[in-house]
Amino acid sequence: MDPFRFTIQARSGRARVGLLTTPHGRVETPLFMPVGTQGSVKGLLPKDLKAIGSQVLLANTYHLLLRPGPERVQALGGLHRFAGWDGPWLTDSGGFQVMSLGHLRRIDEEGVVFQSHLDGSLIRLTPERSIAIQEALGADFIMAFDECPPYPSSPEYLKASLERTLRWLERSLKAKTRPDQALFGIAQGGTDAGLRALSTRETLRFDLPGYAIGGLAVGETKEEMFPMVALSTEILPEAKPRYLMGVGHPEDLVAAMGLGVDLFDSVYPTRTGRFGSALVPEGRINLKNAQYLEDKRPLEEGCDCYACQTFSRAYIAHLVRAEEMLGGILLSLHNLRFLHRLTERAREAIRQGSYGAFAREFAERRFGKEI
Ligand SMILES: CNc1nc2c(CC[C@H]3O[C@H](OC)[C@H](OC)[C@@H](OC)[C@@H]3OC)c3nc(N)[nH]c(=O)c3cc2[nH]1
Repeated sequence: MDPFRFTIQARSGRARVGLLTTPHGRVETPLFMPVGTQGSVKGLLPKDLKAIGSQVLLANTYHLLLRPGPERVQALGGLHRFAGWDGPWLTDSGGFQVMSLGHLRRIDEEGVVFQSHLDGSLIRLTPERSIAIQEALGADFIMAFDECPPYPSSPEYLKASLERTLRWLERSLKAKTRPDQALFGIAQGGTDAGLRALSTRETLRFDLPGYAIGGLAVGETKEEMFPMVALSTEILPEAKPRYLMGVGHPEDLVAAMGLGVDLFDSVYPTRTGRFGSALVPEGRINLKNAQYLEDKRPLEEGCDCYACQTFSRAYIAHLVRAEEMLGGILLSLHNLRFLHRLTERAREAIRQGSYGAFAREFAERRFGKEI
């Protein structure tokens, strides 16, 4: 039986609730995936991630390749055992990170050659090697090796790049050996509607358990990004999960869920937490701001997370100013819980057939008044 079944449980407009089975349990979509770049969601214990409703964690092929190395992770039982998370994992293919982190030396038909951002050593990544690394790491969801073109790119570059990404997808699929891992293809095409449609249609020629919308959230405006999301979900098959890579602002999740996106990842909630900010329905509050030093209220009234149930804004503002680790930990915990509650409420609204009302209420609180 297919280890990765996806069934639609409810619909409301283009939004849908899905049930995605994996070898490490069933997850409900739409869902937000916390990023654990080096095999850990910074500052948070796996048991606390479970408690706040995290379902799928992300790890980074590029980072884990450099340190500790996929062979070590494999020898230690793979990501689930190594990092103490027995729910599903997703790993990216490493292409994007090379563009954004490594010192890219060359990109050609074979793959990419880059300098490690750690010690400057030269490393080559090809579709075959990316899949081998992801198989050693043992994630449940693995990504095809692709190129996420820089923004902006010329139409000529976008077209050549998406065509190479399609050839790399074929090579990624051929290199895959584990039936207990789901390989997602990644559509590209930048913000050019014709090329986005072309890449998405060509990616669909490969019958895969899910498809990612790539090449977005790389600096383009929302006005450029969302038409590409809408175009993509019009073309992508209803029956397969859609993963919008790198998108994590609450309002962007609400808009994209309304357009039929099922899976999201972003460093935003944990990174902004480490920098001292809390996500709230009105937007974001920065606890470094002196106004919070006497504020007895929780980060967010009504939030059920440990940070909101136990501490005041004043205490967390103190921790942030004192550069106490606990400040970033509590804010990361709250921010992830905030996104998980958002997707929980979204799933409930979809089941009630009232996603439109949910999105309107969200927008009124988010944009209705100044904080
Ligand atoms: C932000 N906008 C954003 N992120 C895109 C990521 C990377 C997601 C990646 O983004 C961080 O890596 C840098 C995360 O680590 C910090 C990774 O989590 C492990 C996450 O992997 C799924 C893309 N990855 C691929 N392979 N292809 C893409 O087209 C693409 C587009 C993105 N846009």
